[in-house]
Amino acid sequence: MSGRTLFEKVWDEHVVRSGGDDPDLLYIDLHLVHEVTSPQAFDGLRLAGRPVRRPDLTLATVDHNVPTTDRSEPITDPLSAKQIEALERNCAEFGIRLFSTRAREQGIVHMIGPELGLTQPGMTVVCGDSHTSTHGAFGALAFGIGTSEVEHVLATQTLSQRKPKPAAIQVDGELPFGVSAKDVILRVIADLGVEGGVGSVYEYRGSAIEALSMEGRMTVCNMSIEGGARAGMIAPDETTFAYLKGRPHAPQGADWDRALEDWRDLPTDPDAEFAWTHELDAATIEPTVTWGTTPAMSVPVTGRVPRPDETRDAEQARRALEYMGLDGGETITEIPIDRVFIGSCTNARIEDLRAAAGVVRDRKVAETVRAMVVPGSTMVKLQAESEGLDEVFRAAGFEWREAGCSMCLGMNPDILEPGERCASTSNRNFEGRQGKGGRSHLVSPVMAAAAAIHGHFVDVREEPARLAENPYLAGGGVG
Ligand SMILES: CC(C)[C@H](C(=O)O)[C@@H](O)C(=O)O
Ligand code: SF4
Repeated sequence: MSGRTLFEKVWDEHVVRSGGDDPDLLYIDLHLVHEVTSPQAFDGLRLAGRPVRRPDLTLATVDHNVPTTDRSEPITDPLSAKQIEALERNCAEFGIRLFSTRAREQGIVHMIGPELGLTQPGMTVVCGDSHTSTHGAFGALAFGIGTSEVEHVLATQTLSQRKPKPAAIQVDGELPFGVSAKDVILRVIADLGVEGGVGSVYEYRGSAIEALSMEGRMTVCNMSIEGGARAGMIAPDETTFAYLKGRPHAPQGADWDRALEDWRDLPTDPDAEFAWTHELDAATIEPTVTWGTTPAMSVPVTGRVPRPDETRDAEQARRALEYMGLDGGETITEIPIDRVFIGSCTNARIEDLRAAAGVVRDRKVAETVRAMVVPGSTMVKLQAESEGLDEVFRAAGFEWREAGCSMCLGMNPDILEPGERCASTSNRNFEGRQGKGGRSHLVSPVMAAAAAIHGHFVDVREEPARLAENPYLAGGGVG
């Protein structure tokens, strides 16, 4: 038998019933739940009179709807309040652990699994949320599911799935100074398109990926879905194990040693075959800015916004430019911005905030800009505060908020006004994503921080002192 990829090993290990040409039935190790995609699933269980099969493998948090202002205030938006109350009721009724608005462990669903050590190599992880791919950074097979599948997993702890194909995204070489994980994944998506990964699970490999911190790896895997892939994975290694060791739900003592032995068998075998491979030289990646309404519409910060006839799909580009209020041809660094959002499950981990704070320290947000930092989880917020990062941001004029999805999507009070232009560390720039008529440019945390200070996009590589004094950016390790 020839060797197997990381993806195939995890898949094979979880097949409860092989489907032949039909989907396989997979066992699910960890099921994460949030307020938006779960209410009907719980209703379905109630109707059928079924319990949750493994409440101990199920964990819920509130993130999409929660306001990011003072948590001691009641939630004023009736729909948000209703969804959060519904999740509280459902979790109480079905015996599921929930981190609600005031819990120390509350945060964006893709932040808390890793933070608590619940997300581990070799696991299957699902959630009714497309960015579940984030957890693949640990060598887990993690993907988003629909609400009817949420109900199925709640009821049976299994899921019926058609097997995708493993594809290799090979990124070799060293990331240049000032280039971060966000730039890597924006480049991958620019190269392969938003549908390049359809039917595939991406395995990110190569020396540039190995050099990333866990935070950087999560940023890369997070956006796999924006490239159309079913999931994204990175082989577990010493960086992974060091991150996990000692976390509340990581194995301890002899269990840790046994787990390590298993985890070390997971990486793709040397003679395994991928369905296809995309090769990328890390040295050619630059700080990147999206100019359009898909994450694939991006250029290096040194570039220009393309004119429609310079793109692969002129009609699509024309529409995107119109929505974005751009003509085509502008140099990226000329584009003024109104808002800056540092947040989301893509880029609101502690290293992202440290890197952004390094750029911001002792400076002021441009007068024309309203900027906010929304930590991805309450634990990140507390950690950042213990390091004084909140003060750095506040002193510069940033708003410092409570944890949640916030302005990543317009489901809570944090939204763009029509026509407002935002430098955002999040992962989606569709029309209306951050508020009706809002214009989103996706960038890395340091690029967003620099844009806040200058009032327009700037090449962070022109701020070498800012980056040099920032150990978290060395080698492009973060965000
Ligand atoms: C609300 C939820 C279903 C959605 C997703 O699945 O991704 C959201 O998290 C998003 O990022 O658009
Ligand atoms: S932060 Fe954004 S991308 Fe992530 S789960 Fe929330 S809404 Fe989705």
